Amino acid sequence: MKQISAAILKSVIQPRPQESHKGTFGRVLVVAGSATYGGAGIMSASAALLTGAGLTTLASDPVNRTALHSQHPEIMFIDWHDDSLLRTTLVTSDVVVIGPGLGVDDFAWQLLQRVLPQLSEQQVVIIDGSALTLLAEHHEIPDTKAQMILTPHQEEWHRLSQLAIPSQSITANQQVLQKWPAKTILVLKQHRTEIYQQTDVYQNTTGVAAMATGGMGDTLTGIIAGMIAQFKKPLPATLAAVYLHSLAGQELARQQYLVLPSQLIAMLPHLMWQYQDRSN
Ligand SMILES: NC(=O)C1=CN([C@@H]2O[C@H](COP(=O)(O)OP(=O)(O)OC[C@H]3O[C@@H](n4cnc5c(N)ncnc54)[C@H](OP(=O)(O)O)[C@@H]3O)[C@@H](O)[C@H]2O)[C@@H](O)CC1
Ligand SMILES: Nc1ncnc2c1ncn2[C@@H]1O[C@H](COP(=O)(O)OP(=O)(O)O)[C@@H](O)[C@H]1O
Ligand SMILES: [Mg+2]
Repeated sequence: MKQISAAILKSVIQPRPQESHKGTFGRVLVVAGSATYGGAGIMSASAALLTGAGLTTLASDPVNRTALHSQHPEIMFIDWHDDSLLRTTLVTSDVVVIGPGLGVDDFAWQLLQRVLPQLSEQQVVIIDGSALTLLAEHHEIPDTKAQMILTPHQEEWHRLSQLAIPSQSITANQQVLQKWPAKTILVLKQHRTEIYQQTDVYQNTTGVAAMATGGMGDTLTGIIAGMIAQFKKPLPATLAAVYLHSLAGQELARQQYLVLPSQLIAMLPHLMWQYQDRSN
């Protein structure tokens, strides 16, 4: 198991080319946030925005529109009942997040089944939260051509893999992942999060208990999406995102007893500036 260090940030986070425009930095679509869990969609989309994605859209329950725009008017909003607008936005996105606060009702399952098959090989989809629980309930490996990144916490991985938490060893996790398409990345979240792809296994070295508060994983999905939208290569971008997320939490916890996801999100542009590659 390889340990992730701050070097991953320097190798992934490049200075922005001056000859550029918003399209240069990628399009992220977040499909998340039911009427009950609206905050999850807002946190994920806000994290993608502040990680630097060029264009970010949230597809969510319409009750969440005003709350989103009161925080971040930069983020576009789609009512997720609008099939045709959702389809148009899906095909033009580089990275799609689906699942934070999606809920597990019939509508959520149908939405998941509509979205995943529409994605192409050039796209990356980050599957989190309720979407993982739904896949586990329906015993399905998704029908999608997109590269998948799964971001379960240990109980979500239990549901999906049938491995009880004490049985989630490296070998057992790798065996389960073999049933998924070869490029699939597993981000198994915990105090020291583990990242798997085929025979590679990495372990995060940052993160503190002050981060153990609702919405912290929803936030991570947006950071991963923003990193991939800009820096492309999914595995290094995911490793950098996991490290950056926990580093931000750790930095804030130097002077705070607990860390809110919204505070962590606000800190991202500063940390990315600080840790970017300055060799050129
Ligand atoms: N503001 C919002 O909108 C928010 C919206 N959210 C959205 O809500 C949806 C449900 O997500 P969820 O994670 O809250 O609930 P669920 O899937 O039932 O799992 C919890 C169970 O797993 C267990 N558990 C074991 N190990 C664990 C571990 N390492 N980390 C975490 N849990 C662990 C845990 O054990 P226990 O607490 O009992 O010890 C408990 O039994 C999802 O879509 C999410 O995106 C949330 O993000 C909150 C903020
Ligand atoms: N004690 C801890 N130490 C380090 N990181 C933690 C700790 N508790 C939670 N985290 C991090 O917070 C996130 C929690 O994700 P998740 O349980 O999906 O949250 P939510 O669904 O509420 O957004 C993960 O990235 C996890 O690594
Ligand atoms: Mg979660």
